[in-house]
Amino acid sequence: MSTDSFRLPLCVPLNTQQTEDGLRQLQGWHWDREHGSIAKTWVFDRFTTAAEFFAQLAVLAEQQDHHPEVTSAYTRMQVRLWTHDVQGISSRDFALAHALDALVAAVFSNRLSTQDTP
Ligand SMILES: C[C@H](O)[C@H](O)[C@H]1CNC2=NC(N)=NC(=O)C2=N1
Repeated sequence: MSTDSFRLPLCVPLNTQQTEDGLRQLQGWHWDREHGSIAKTWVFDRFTTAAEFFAQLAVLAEQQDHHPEVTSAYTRMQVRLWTHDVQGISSRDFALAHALDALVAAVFSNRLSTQDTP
């Protein structure tokens, strides 16, 4: 049997309508059309909290075998999601976006910055 079938992407790129619908189910995420990603920024109370968030994000990313681009600047963490395998945004990006929001709600909600906005 050919091994090629195992390399077929498990998902397809979402179209404009599907991406906009997906974003409506989320809060604080936006579509960066130029970059071709969905993105969200969190600002935490301390640098060490942001670092802890990154560590837990890494666990989720590994579980989902889906890896974001993360930009860290002191207490600010920007997460960008897109699917390299399909060169677009897919359901895998939305699955991880929901998981990250759930993580922040469950673990970090009282350690977000009250001084700063994303
Ligand atoms: C083989 C492995 O499953 C793929 O390379 C995964 C890994 N992590 C990934 N992460 C992201 N963001 N997009 C992908 O297409 C992707 N593909």
